[in-house]
Amino acid sequence: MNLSIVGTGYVGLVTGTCLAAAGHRVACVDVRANIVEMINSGRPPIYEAGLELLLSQVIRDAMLTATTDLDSAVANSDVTMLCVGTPTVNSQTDLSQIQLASQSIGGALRKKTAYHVVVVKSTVLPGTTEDLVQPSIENACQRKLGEGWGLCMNPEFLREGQAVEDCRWPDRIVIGVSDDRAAEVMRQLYAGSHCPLVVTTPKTAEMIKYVANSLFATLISFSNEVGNLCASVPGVDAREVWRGVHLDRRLTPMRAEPGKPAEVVHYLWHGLGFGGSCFPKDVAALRGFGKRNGVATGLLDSVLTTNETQPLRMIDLLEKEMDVPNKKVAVLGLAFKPGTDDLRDSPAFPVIRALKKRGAKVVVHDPVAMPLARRHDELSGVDFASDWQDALKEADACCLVTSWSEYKAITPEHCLQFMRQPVILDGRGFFDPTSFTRAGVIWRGIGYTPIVPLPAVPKWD
Ligand SMILES: NC(=O)c1ccc[n+]([C@@H]2O[C@H](COP(=O)([O-])OP(=O)(O)OC[C@H]3O[C@@H](n4cnc5c(N)ncnc54)[C@H](O)[C@@H]3O)[C@@H](O)[C@H]2O)c1
Ligand SMILES: O=c1ccn([C@@H]2O[C@H](COP(=O)(O)OP(=O)(O)O[C@H]3O[C@H](CO)[C@@H](O)[C@H](O)[C@H]3O)[C@@H](O)[C@H]2O)c(=O)[nH]1
Repeated sequence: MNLSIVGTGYVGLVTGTCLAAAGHRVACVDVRANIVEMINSGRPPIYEAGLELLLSQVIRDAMLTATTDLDSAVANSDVTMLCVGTPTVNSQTDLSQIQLASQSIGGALRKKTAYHVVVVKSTVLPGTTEDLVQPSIENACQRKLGEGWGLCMNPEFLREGQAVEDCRWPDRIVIGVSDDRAAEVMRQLYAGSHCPLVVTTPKTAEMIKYVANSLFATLISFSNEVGNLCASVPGVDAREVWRGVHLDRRLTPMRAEPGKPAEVVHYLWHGLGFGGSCFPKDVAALRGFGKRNGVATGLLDSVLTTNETQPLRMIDLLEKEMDVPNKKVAVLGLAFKPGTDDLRDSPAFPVIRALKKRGAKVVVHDPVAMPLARRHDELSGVDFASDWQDALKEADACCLVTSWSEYKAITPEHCLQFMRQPVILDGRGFFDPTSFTRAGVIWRGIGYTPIVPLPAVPKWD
């Protein structure tokens, strides 16, 4: 099938690349000429694990091209996917990118006679596809929905850092369709997928996306509240508590083969709270939607409040150890999670803001997000380290914010060797508290307060 993708950011580029790898011919459209140029040369403008290799393959095989020419991309395709941004501003979704892009797609459809399906992949509140996208296209193309074109709402569930895998192996595909003809085209598009296809109305598809994100955000805030409770009881490690809870078969389906251990769900761990471009904005948008519809959303309010205060727990831990003014504090990890360079709503920012406000000298490091970080307004006045060793040098404390696997190389010995004061604030339950504490490092974590002094190591000989 020939596809055009409008908006070539995290979702558009990954979706376009994976669909091209699945055998579709894809034209990626963006208003930013610089990223179009990068894509055409096989270089992704974003960091996403596994994307560069797949993109270079589909570019080499001429299955994907990028362009700023939306008209010709729409004219030469059967399906157009709308993947532009939908930021939340003051609990309201800013739909300006959706509106503009819909008008442009409608304008292109005006000159087209062959049947075409427009697919909304961006996350939009219930009603947006039918009340905004549809009339915008109808006005621009001068044809009603069903007169040579169909509409579909097809939410995206990929996670950054695992986006290529999620896109190629989704758990389910949800399509909210305007009519049977559009549904048939979508079935053909996803014919190679081996997962359940949920066919529903556009409004229900829109709601499914917000409910999925809000459910996970709610569970993470709950996990963080539990982590905070565990930390108030020295010796109780929230990681162990969660393992004990997760093994319930309602959360972790047991393996069929007897005798094989269950794989514990690898989600819902406590830490610095959720960040990224989706959970904070989507929960806030659903809460705003509820308020406008006169529906109380007390639970969602609490989810956001817990999330806002969670990064500051790291500062509380630090202040218990030292007077912060003029201390050098290393912040390891800036991306909102490992595997991506995305800095949007990263918990690193409230931590850094609070450190700067208290007069700390902040030095930051991230394995992939440094180029974006250097241009970030909030990071003016901080020092950028070349690697984690450089960040730890002469530091009075180190805040572990993002659980990049390369930070696993940090040992207690490194802390003792490089730091002025070996104080580790672990925001992700990342390091082993026992080995760090035994070696003489002051380890403080969210979700766990070690019993100090530690019990003696048992001797076996
Ligand atoms: N990032 C994620 O992990 C993720 C996952 C699932 C769903 N979503 C949703 O998908 C949507 C896109 O998210 P994103 O993170 O990819 O956004 P993004 O900001 O990374 O990308 C949006 C792109 O659209 C381009 N654009 C804007 N207006 C355009 C126009 N008129 N014509 C052509 N291009 C245009 C921008 O230049 C930008 O490159 C949002 O609604 C988001 O909520 C995001
Ligand atoms: O147990 C957990 C899991 C995640 N997080 C945090 O939650 C945030 C989001 O993580 P994750 O869900 O892995 O990444 P996203 O890329 O934001 O993906 C979410 O948002 C996307 C955009 O809507 C959806 O498509 C995905 O299904 C949804 O998981 C990150 O800050 C994580 O550190 C936790 O604190 N604890």
